[in-house]
Amino acid sequence: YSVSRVYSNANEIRPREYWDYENYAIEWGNINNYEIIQKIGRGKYSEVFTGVNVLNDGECVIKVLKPVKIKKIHREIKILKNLTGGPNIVRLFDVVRDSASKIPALVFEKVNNVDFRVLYSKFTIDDIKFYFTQLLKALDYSHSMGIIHRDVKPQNVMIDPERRQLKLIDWGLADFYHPGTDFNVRVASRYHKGPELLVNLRQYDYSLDLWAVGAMIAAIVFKREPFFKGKSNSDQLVKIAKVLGTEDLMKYLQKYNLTLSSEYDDILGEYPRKPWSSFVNDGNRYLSGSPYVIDLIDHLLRYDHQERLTAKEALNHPFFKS
Ligand SMILES: CN1CCn2c1nc1c(Br)c(Br)c(Br)c(Br)c12
Ligand code: NA
Repeated sequence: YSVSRVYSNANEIRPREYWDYENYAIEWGNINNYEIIQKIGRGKYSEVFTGVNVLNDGECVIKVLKPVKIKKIHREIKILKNLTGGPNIVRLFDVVRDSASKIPALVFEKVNNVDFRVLYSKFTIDDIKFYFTQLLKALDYSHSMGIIHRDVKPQNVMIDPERRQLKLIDWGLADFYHPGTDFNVRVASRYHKGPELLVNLRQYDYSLDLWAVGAMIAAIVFKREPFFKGKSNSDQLVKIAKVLGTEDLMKYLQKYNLTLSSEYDDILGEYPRKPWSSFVNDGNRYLSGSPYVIDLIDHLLRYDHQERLTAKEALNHPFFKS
């Protein structure tokens, strides 16, 4: 049994309509207020376009949802409405649908995003401090509002380097935290999945998002994108174990009375814990050699989700204070 160290009652202290998204009545806007300009992306659950609001000529991003359970659509919209206005959270402008097809579309503010593969390679240590402060503020706000993002990864962190603006997007996998809930472990994207998802610990919490932050910082600082690159979900845990070691993995399993599924029998050996210093090299030392950054990574990339720094604790880590 596991309960979050922080914000565990964030939903129970709010009115039922805050978290009971299944009974949330969507107020649909007018689809004719928007025109699509061009496609900018496609995901498992949506196609994304730039658009314009014909009433005020304002640019926007239009996320056309692929047919999914109506319950999931209510959840994403309710979460976006609950979080709108929060620091570094993408702003939802409108919810519309095609009257014929009934296909829903979410209309967002537009961010002049630069692809992370280009951006991260040019980051200075000050850029890392600046942008991860913004990301941690978005997560601490979301967690304080009782919501786990569950899909934190570079592709969901929009950064406009001109305006030095960061917005956390894609709340389609996000959910409301209720203590004792057995959540779905088939969430997040493989390279950023926390160990709890891979060992089937279902009573996870907000700390899942902080594993993903640790994996993002490690990838940038050690110049190894992604930091843990598994070929499958089970191989993902093997890749993590080759860094954190199998001794601490066994302790984690024992603490929560978990057993590894048989799929690990042939692929998981015994590995020593690798010191973070072993990832430092001449190419990344200007970043990885910075004071406190390795200590921050070490306190985020922990098997035991209860040991990880919370978003607020991370914001108060010496790395961001130096
Ligand atoms: C696939 N890409 C590229 C840029 N971009 C993508 N998806 C986006 C979503 Br959803 C939002 Br909301 C915003 Br805002 C931006 Br910008 C987005
Ligand atoms: Na989104």
